Amino acid sequence: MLVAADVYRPAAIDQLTVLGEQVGVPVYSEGTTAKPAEITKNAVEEAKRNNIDAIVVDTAGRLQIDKTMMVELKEVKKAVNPTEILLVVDAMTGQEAAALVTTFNIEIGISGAILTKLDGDSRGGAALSVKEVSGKPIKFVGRGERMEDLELFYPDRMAQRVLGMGDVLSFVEKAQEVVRQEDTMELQKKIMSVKFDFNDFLKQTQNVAKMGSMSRIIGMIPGMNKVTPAQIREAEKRLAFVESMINAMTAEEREKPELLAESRERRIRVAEESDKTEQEVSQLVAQLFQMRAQMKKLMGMMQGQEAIAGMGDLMDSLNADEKAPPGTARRRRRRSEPPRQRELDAVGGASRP
Ligand SMILES: Nc1nc2c(ncn2[C@@H]2O[C@H](COP(=O)(O)OP(=O)(O)OP(=O)(O)O)[C@@H](O)[C@H]2O)c(=O)[nH]1
Repeated sequence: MLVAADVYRPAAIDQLTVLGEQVGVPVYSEGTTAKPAEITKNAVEEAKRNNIDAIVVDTAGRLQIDKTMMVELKEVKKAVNPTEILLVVDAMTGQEAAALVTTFNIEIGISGAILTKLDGDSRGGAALSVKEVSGKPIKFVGRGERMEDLELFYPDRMAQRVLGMGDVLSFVEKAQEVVRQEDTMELQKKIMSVKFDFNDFLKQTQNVAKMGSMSRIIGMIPGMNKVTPAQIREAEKRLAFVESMINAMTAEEREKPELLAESRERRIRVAEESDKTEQEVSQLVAQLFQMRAQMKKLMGMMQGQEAIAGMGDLMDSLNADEKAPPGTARRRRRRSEPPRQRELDAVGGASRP
């Protein structure tokens, strides 16, 4: 149960109520007139009545120099004797975060900290000094504004991130959370039999989207910590771009990409239905076969450079476009558009398992 004990900012209670609804957890509130220690004590009773065994009390933000507010915290602590007392500090304050944790620990006696806005702090160096300076551990970190952006804190992973190695383990964990084990097995089987189709491609793309903002994922990849918001928006747009084309395919076409590789009519239909150009659809189909080939290679199954059945027509179409004479509509269209192949390559890279 969540307990609204920030009585100074009415919006804080509304905010907590919305959050409770979002995560399916009841919220206890007595409005803004009662004292936080009283609210908290009553909340514990209410929780017991309802067989709820954990409560989280949200108190107001405060400055450590505000004596009255610090006394209020001591009263809350005395009233309910909490298992954990966590101070929420903003990573953007840099080394100040460590000083704050120290002061609150001396004044109140806390069990740890939650370091938020690590997504805004380029490297999160402050995280390393909190434990060193205050003796208190960071228990959770916030890397964004959504629920799934609040994570358990692992010091060794943070150290790697600070050293620029990327948080590979967190990346793998996130991937495991969203990709069901059965899906992974199924995918492995498909790769083994070189049957990776557009349904798998779409699932991969959607899994990447589910993992939260692209920035977080890119930040977890070694050597790719600095990504601008514009680049993130661009990457998300590319995902939607690919999805719209796959959505325009029939179930049969998704399962048998060869159908699209063999038939220009089908590619034109998909292009029209998804409001893309024929060239863009051809590139997507070519990319799927490239991914199949790469996967095959990865699995150590490459058996020579055999041609992929049905690719002839597709390659002709891609080549014809390259060779279209100057001044034709095709060439004009190509010149005015961004280089899609590079974009599609990037999406493919992000959605590979
Ligand atoms: N980017 C980013 N934004 C965050 C993070 N954590 C919180 N925020 C945002 O920061 C703003 C303030 O967060 P609140 O949870 O309202 O802050 P608070 O600690 O309750 O504030 P007080 O208790 O009133 O001091 C909100 O817009 C949050 O969405 C984070 O880790 N990253």
